[in-house]
Amino acid sequence: MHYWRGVITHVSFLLAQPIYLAIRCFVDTTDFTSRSSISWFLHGVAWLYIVTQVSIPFFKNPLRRLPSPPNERFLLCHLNFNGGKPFTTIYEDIINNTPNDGIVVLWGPLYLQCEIIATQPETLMDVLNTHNYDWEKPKLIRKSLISILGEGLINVEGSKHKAMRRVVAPSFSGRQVRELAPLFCASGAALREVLAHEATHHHGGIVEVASPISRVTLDIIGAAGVGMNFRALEKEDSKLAKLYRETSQPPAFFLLVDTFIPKWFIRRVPWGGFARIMNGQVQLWQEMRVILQQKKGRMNQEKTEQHGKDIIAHIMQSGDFSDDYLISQLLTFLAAGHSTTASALAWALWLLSQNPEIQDRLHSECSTTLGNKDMTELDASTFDSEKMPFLTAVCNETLRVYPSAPNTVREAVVSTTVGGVPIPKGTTVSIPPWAINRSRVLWGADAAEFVPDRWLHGPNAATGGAQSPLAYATFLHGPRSCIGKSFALLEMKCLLAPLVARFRFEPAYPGQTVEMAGFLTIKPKGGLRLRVCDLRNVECKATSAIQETL
Ligand code: HEM
Repeated sequence: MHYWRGVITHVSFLLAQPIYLAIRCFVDTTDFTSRSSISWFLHGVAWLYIVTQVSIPFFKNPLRRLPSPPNERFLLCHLNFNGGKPFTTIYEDIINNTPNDGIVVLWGPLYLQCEIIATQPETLMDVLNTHNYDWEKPKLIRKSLISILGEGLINVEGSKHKAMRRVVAPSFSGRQVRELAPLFCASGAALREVLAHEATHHHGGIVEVASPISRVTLDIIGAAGVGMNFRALEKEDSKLAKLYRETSQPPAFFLLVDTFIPKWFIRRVPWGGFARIMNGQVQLWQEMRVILQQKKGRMNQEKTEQHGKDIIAHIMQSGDFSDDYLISQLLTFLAAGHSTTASALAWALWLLSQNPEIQDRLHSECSTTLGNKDMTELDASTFDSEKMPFLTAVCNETLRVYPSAPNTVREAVVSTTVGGVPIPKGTTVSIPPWAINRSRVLWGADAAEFVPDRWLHGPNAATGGAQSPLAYATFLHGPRSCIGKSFALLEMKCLLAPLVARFRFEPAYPGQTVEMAGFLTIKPKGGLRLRVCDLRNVECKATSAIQETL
């Protein structure tokens, strides 16, 4: 149907102007002859433009006959066709309700441009792996990220990316990440104490858990990234943490303005918010420069093993890099690795509070394995999937139903193919981990449900029951997949296990719901308030026991 609408729209484009001129001539015959040659020339140029730039590209576009969601809005086509729904749900609806062979096409107003969505393993493989470097992040998105983070791994393309990834990858190797387990475990213990304290001091044990979680993941990435302590968990208003928060997560409005309007002009806009963010960015870079100099000084003087443990020290030991290069990497790790894991942990607690039986099973595994052990003495092997299979399954499943980065986008920088279909240069592809992870074709009828057991039983347990590992899109795949995947998974386990061993998480009130906020990463809107029941507290144990028997 959309194809025929497109055809009608474009034929109308082609005929509109000649018909208009013919009517004018018919109505007023003098008009035809009295027209100046300039007027005819301008009409001719306009018509040629429509033919060559608008209609021929549509009729030649190999995507024009591919499936599209049905509910187009006449000339607006698929622009915002699902109204006010969050974009995560829009893509989920499209993937689940548009029969397709791996590509769905969304048309922009008047069928002038289109975007494709890769929906199945074969097409995802083409975009993310086989023809990965035919696709780049759109320039405008990169521009706004570069103005905050500099040219770090997440913002560079092509050969620059290949070279940078080779430098950074060893710092995220399995062995390197496992050495960070004591840091993750100590942070888990610290977070546990903060929640215990807050639960006893807040009425009914209702605690806003998202804030301490976000603060602890910031501390972790500061320590693991550059061996620096933000002290964000201890002090909500720690200077560096505040500076980082303000500048690295500016409002979407600022990003939009920053993308389209030159910096010298933004500085002159008489709104304090802009100036604050831009000055903050300059200050953050200055702070980072100081921290880096101090680190270099310490490394030169001491040459101790300890200094080689954090990521930036590891990179520095592998070559001679400029300060700007190192600061960009560091800010990239802070940005990519802080709110993503915080989001994952917050959603895990939310899902556990909604699924008490699953929480009981997890509590039993965590309390048995951790017992009264000192968290700081544990190593990475404690959290291996053979030793803590249910913890692993809960983390995988949380990240499946709530992937921290729900959508990403690329643009074809050359003509390429996806699933055998030729794709013109300039086409945009959406890769929506949220929607792919909830695709009923890939995951079955219960795709949207939280079922950790899918990672434990059955012939495809290693891939959560899906036929292909590509169905799990949380960290993407291929040369641009998340470099911090093992880091994030181990961190999540080390933080979640001590919490579930000690507390019971319950809804703050009956029928509680949470809305989703965020664009690049998703988080519970307005924070996450849960009843945190300390199981060392007799009263709490009793209520939990009563609830279990009810
Ligand atoms: C639950 C946690 C995490 C999730 C769900 C996640 C997800 C992702 C995704 C989807 C991408 C690809 C983005 C794109 O290309 O559009 C990505 C890239 C990246 N992530 Fe993560 N991430 C997580 C944690 C981390 C951590 C902890 C770090 C570092 C400490 C990290 C560092 C990076 C970097 C540097 C890239 C860019 C890789 C490249 O382009 O070569 N991430 N992540």
